[in-house]
Amino acid sequence: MSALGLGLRATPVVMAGFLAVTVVSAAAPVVVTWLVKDILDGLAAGSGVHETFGPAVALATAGAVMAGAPQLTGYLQARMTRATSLLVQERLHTAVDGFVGLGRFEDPEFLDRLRMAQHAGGLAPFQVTQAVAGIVRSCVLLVGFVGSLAVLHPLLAVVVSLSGVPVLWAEIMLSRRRAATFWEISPTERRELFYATLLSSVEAAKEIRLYAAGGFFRERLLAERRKADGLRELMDRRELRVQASLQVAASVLAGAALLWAVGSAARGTMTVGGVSLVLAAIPAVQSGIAGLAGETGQVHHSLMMFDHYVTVVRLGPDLPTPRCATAVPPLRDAVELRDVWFRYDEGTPWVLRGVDLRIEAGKALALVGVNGSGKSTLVKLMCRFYDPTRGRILWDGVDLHDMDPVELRRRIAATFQDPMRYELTVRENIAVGDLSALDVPGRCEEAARSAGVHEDVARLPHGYSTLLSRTFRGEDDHAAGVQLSGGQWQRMGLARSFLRADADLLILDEPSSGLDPAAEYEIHTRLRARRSDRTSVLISHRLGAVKDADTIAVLQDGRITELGDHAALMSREGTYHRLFTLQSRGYRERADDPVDEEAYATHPLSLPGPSS
Ligand SMILES: Nc1ncnc2c1ncn2[C@@H]1O[C@H](COP(=O)(O)OP(=O)(O)OP(=O)(O)O)[C@@H](O)[C@H]1O
Repeated sequence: MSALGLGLRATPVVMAGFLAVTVVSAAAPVVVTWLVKDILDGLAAGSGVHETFGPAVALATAGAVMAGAPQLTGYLQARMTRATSLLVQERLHTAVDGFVGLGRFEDPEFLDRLRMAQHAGGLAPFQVTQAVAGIVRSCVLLVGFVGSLAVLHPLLAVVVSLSGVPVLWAEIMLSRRRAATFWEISPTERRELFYATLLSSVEAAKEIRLYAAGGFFRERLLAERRKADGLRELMDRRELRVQASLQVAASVLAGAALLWAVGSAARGTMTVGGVSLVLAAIPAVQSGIAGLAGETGQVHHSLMMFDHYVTVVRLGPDLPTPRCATAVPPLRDAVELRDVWFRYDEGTPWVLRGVDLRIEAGKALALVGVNGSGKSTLVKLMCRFYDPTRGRILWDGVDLHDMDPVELRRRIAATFQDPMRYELTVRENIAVGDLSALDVPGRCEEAARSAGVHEDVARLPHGYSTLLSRTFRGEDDHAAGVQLSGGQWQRMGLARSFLRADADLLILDEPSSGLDPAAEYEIHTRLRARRSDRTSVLISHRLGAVKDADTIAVLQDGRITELGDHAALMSREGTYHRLFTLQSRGYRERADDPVDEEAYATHPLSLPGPSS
């Protein structure tokens, strides 16, 4: 019903027109058959031109309706498909956009369902409408022709009607199997799509060529395709077996009825028109039954597929959100983690193990630790991309659970390790950080200046209107896009977060890992200035860059093992001291020279970096 409702909401007039044309075109063959019978019987009884003229005109009109109907229904179908799939896309993406966290985007089963929803959602309302129209057509046809047969011989009408029961049952079974096959091949198709994207994407092209890995991925793609095709083949064979058997049975029945009709005519118990009616009615009833069965199977199949769309649209929030959310006030006191435990999935190792951490308002916290120690995970929890498995995160004493996540994120400006590379113009790329900046001249430019990328942008062919893409051309001027360097992209990510100048919490997850030492120094000087009066969390492997933080937390295997400022941690001679000494050695001419902390802090070259 919701599939039909969706179609009706998308395009009510077209849908009503489609159903009307369907009913009229379904009634036409019944009318034609009776008109033919009347004309033949009239001619056999010696009627003149006057008596047969009226039925002949009606016959010609019905023929014209039958000829024109398919074109009109084709056009109306196309309009309905476009309108419903637009509505479906809008609803599906609104629902997906409403997910608070990231968990669902990392759940293969959900991704399979989403793919099916994208595929089926757009088609199902139309398919259901089409099938319902088909059912109406078949019913009109069946009532007309079974009624006609019943007039000639009631038993014949009953036998022909009953022959439809196994056909109907078989179609429903087949449609169930078809939906199951679709579900079974969905992961395979997603993997195939993944390999196809790899083989055609500019991001992967470099490594694939360098390592000559194209053949490997192509084989994987073909293996996935063969696997899916194998399942499709099984389904096709099953359909062939069932439908061929039913077809043979239908032909035997039609042959028997034909023999009976001819015999009756020879004995004089049936007119010539009656024979013509039987000849037309038997195949029409059989095709009506097959149509009814096929359409019922189609409705059943489409509804099973549509169920994926309905499930996704009705999933609701992935993380609990409060009914009456507490407003998120500016940060006055602190963000606090209390005994936070976290793992990505049940049964996987803990990533955070009882973290207690207080980030005072207006202070800078640095998180350091080897690869995989849980630093990025910790800040992702602060943005509420996931909820702690145990423990709480408080914003001025209020649990993040009790806040509207959208409001919370308005108070946060963050740059992550790999900022997104949108294939949009420079201005749009920056404005993603705060879309209102698109309407305020100079805001994106100011953010780009702060991120130190303005001069680079000014040299681009169309400045801030330059498209950053190698795979699309500009929509207006069809000019080819350009590509930025890794460091420039990283600065674009920073510019994005700089647009949120009034955010209370600044999160920087390795914001300068792709920059050269001079650029890194310059960025860190800018960041220090920005952070000075703001609460910030900085993650960096370049310990010279975090030296000035008010508090430095060392994360090791999901636990905070050291906490304090630079001087305190150096005097502890623990992990921080070891890593800092190791990195700063790159600035000493000889290994036994004393550590030049100043030189290292202003040029925080990260060789050799910490490793896990
Ligand atoms: N989305 C995810 N799903 C499952 N496991 C994850 C996910 N992200 C990270 N992990 C796992 O969590 C652990 C911590 O990862 P995290 O990215 O937080 O470490 P990190 O300290 O930021 O590392 P790095 O210094 O390399 O950036 C790793 O073992 C990683 O495999």
